[in-house]
Amino acid sequence: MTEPVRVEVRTAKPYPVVIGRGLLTDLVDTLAGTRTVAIFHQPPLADTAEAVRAALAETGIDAHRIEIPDAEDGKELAVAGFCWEVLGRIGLTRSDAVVSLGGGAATDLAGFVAATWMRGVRVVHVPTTLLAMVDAAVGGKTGINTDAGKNLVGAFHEPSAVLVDLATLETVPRNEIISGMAEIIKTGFIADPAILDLIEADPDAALDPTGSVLPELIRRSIEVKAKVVAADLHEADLREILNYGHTLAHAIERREKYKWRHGAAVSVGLVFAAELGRLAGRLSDAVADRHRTILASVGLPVSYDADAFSHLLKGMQTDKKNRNGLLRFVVLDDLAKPGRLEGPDPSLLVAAYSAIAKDEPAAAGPILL
Ligand SMILES: NC(=O)c1ccc[n+]([C@@H]2O[C@H](COP(=O)([O-])OP(=O)(O)OC[C@H]3O[C@@H](n4cnc5c(N)ncnc54)[C@H](O)[C@@H]3O)[C@@H](O)[C@H]2O)c1
Ligand SMILES: O=C(O)C(=O)C[C@@H](O)[C@H](O)[C@H](O)COP(=O)(O)O
Ligand SMILES: [Zn+2]
Repeated sequence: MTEPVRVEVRTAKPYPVVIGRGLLTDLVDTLAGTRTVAIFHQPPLADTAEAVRAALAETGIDAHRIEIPDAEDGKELAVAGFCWEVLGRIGLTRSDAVVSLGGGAATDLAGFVAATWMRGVRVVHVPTTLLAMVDAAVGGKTGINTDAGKNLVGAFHEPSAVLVDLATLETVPRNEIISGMAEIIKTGFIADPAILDLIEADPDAALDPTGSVLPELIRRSIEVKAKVVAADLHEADLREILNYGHTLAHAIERREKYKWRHGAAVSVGLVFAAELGRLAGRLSDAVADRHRTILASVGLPVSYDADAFSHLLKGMQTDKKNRNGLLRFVVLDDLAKPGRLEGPDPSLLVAAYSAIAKDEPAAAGPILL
């Protein structure tokens, strides 16, 4: 990939996703002329946030950096409340802007704060994890977790730009790179099987943030997401395909009190969805088995506690894709041929779950915590 690359997200209010290295100048250019900017960042990004704040301040912008709690602890109502309070204190108005700097938890939280402050102010996302680059920062889904479930409170609020600085990946812990790979693999199965070929050719190379494979995987994933959200921003139909594997994944995350990485839960959810497709007689053994093999090849989990099914079933009942009390899953009819499975017979769910169940509770390895 020759950098920088621009992917346009052609929704009603189009915006660019710029993929490159050292994009501080792009951020300064994007925000030129803005009076006040609030930069919400996760703790490991404090130095970067300070550099961004200083660069914006040099151009005359009243720039503030605000640290938010790390990871899913940031996607809490109390944190959103704190952010709204800060925006009030710094006098951020509708002609001003919010910047998110961090992983998907930061883009989701800052996006939600921007969506709700004064009923919507501009937000620019600077995703710094693999998962946030390929998925969370693009498409305008924002939200927080509540006792009722994962992401059940939120808003569609599109960014005015997304700046993907590949250099930030070099400090991301390996388990977070692995977690992001789950969403890339999801994208491979639903829309772009060339992604799967690239990963299978050399899983280690695919995970290397300094190599040439990962930038291509990032670009391909963003291109798919941009096309899907441009066609169906509000998830009336097509956009549901991006939720492949997430029905079970969100129930797992909730059961694990949000201590499992999102990508780890998505990985287990993808294998479950593949088993559903296979047992419903819709997906071939070869494609179903390929899920397990490719996810395991990059170090992602592919099974979950045997005892958890009834708990997870309850969690899945709050999934946003459900209609009229019926569970609805994204399943595959083939590679890049996503469909829906509505109101599956409970025996099918049990059979699919027993195909992913394991007797011992998952060991708390780095991918989970
Ligand atoms: N809105 C969407 O469309 C969408 C899509 C996918 C996922 N999500 C959400 O995204 C969240 C998961 O995002 P995530 O996987 O990025 O997790 P995360 O935001 O929790 O970040 C993971 C960890 O990486 C650290 N980190 C971030 N950037 C770093 C860097 N450059 N160097 C070192 N450490 C760094 C963070 O501080 C955190 O500890 C979930 O809440 C999920 O629901 C949203
Ligand atoms: O962008 C989408 O649409 C997705 O479903 C992408 C998912 O990877 C992401 O985890 C999203 O946050 C899930 O959305 P939700 O509507 O199920 O909360
Ligand atoms: Zn996801």
